[in-house]
Amino acid sequence: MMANRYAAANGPGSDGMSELVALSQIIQASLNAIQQSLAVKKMEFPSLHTPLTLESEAARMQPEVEKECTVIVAAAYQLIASVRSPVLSITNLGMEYTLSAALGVAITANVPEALKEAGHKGAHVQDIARASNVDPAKLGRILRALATNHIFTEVAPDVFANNRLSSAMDTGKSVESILANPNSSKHIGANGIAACVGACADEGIKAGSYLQEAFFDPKLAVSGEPTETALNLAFNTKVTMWDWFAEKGNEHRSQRFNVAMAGVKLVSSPAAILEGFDWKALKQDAIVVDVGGGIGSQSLIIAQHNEHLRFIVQDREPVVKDAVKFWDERMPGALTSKKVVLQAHDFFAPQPVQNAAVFVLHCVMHDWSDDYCVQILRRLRDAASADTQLVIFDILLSYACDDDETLKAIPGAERAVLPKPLLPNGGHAATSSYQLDIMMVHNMNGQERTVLQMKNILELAKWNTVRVHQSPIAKVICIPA
Ligand SMILES: C[S@@+](CC[C@H](N)C(=O)[O-])C[C@H]1O[C@@H](n2cnc3c(N)ncnc32)[C@H](O)[C@@H]1O
Repeated sequence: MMANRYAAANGPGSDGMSELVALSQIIQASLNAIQQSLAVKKMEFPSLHTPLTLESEAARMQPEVEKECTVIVAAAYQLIASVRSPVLSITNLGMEYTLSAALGVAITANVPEALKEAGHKGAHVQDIARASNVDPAKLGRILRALATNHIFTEVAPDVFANNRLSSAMDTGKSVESILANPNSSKHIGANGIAACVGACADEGIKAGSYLQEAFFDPKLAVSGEPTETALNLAFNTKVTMWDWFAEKGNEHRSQRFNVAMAGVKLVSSPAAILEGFDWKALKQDAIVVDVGGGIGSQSLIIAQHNEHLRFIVQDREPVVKDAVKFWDERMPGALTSKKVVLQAHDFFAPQPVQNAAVFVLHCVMHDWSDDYCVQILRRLRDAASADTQLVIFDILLSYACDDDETLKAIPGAERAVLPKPLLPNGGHAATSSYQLDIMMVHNMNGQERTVLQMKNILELAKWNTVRVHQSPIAKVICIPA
């Protein structure tokens, strides 16, 4: 077995105090680097107390600043884990679901929108509660728990205002317009952040709470079937999450999920999707097929920066219907000119597009267990010409220790390792990738994969992995074997 340098340097016997000092020095060095970089660029780092706008995130989105912020988050969390009582840390984590539940209430009660209207002075919880007809005393406790975690600010007793984190959940709509349209999801037309958090705080925690039952059920424990999951137990359903979304009564969840997929891309620079693959090098009118493309939120960004390309966005029938409004609003005329075609297609059926320059699978592989992924990939392989490329966008997981040496053989696969004593995979700074991995198993028996796990399923479907581009949502570029 490969020697683990990380474990050797940080194992039993390493000195706790010197680690605390090392962590604080790492934080200081990263802060200095950010300060210097922003001073040169004459940019200001956004304050936690100012509402979020994408423009005001410009400083944090500078690649060198983003990198240092990752280091600070990893080090600060490791510092907390080191200094706080282990009993307190572990019990706090056990209760973390309460924050998720509280976020769900705040979103459903339209609090971020009500507080946007109240401005920086905030509003009394009696008035906030009136906007959604909930109990003010209970709502106050929800908001205080969140404010204690830097989501909302309690500016005076029982008076709350938005801060940067809470304003991220503002759909941009007025409370009046939301209340006037009770049958339409408030997430439609919004940036998707509230939709994403709302889905986690609803079907996410409900399914997650059945993970133990699924792990110890003799049949479900070893199943890769998307109908034998914790979500199936939680909602007492026998169908996949996708078919469950399509059931009557779940329209709001389905619409929210589709919008949430657009919100996911906002976790890093919007241009990140364009990096690591040369879209400009594709020929005039080359066809990009976005398979399982949702409403097409990822294709939209590629299309906006590459006028020479044509797009076919494929998904299930109900999603394609939702996609029409999305494209008409964001790129008027694209559907009528056929620059963008929306197509209902089941990716387990033969692929109808035989002249694709690129097949895109964005956050699709992670929904499925290996056997199902291989079926999807084989359909694309059967329709591919010798020149067709496949670009898989997905999270690529790393071990929480040193990487496997074999990764060196795949161009781009090696990750940037953080300085010791930080965890090589980024620790808390990377935690959402590992949280999503758990979410995939409880919702669909899917999984986030390591580079080698991804390469293996690609090989089974006769695709060669040419190179990898590491970023929060990584790209795996493949050609037919
Ligand atoms: C996680 S979402 C990703 C959506 C989109 N690629 C994105 O990143 O925004 C997975 C998508 O797969 C679609 N899907 C699920 N089963 C499908 C099937 N059998 N055929 C086609 N699409 C399917 C879902 O409707 C959903 O839009």
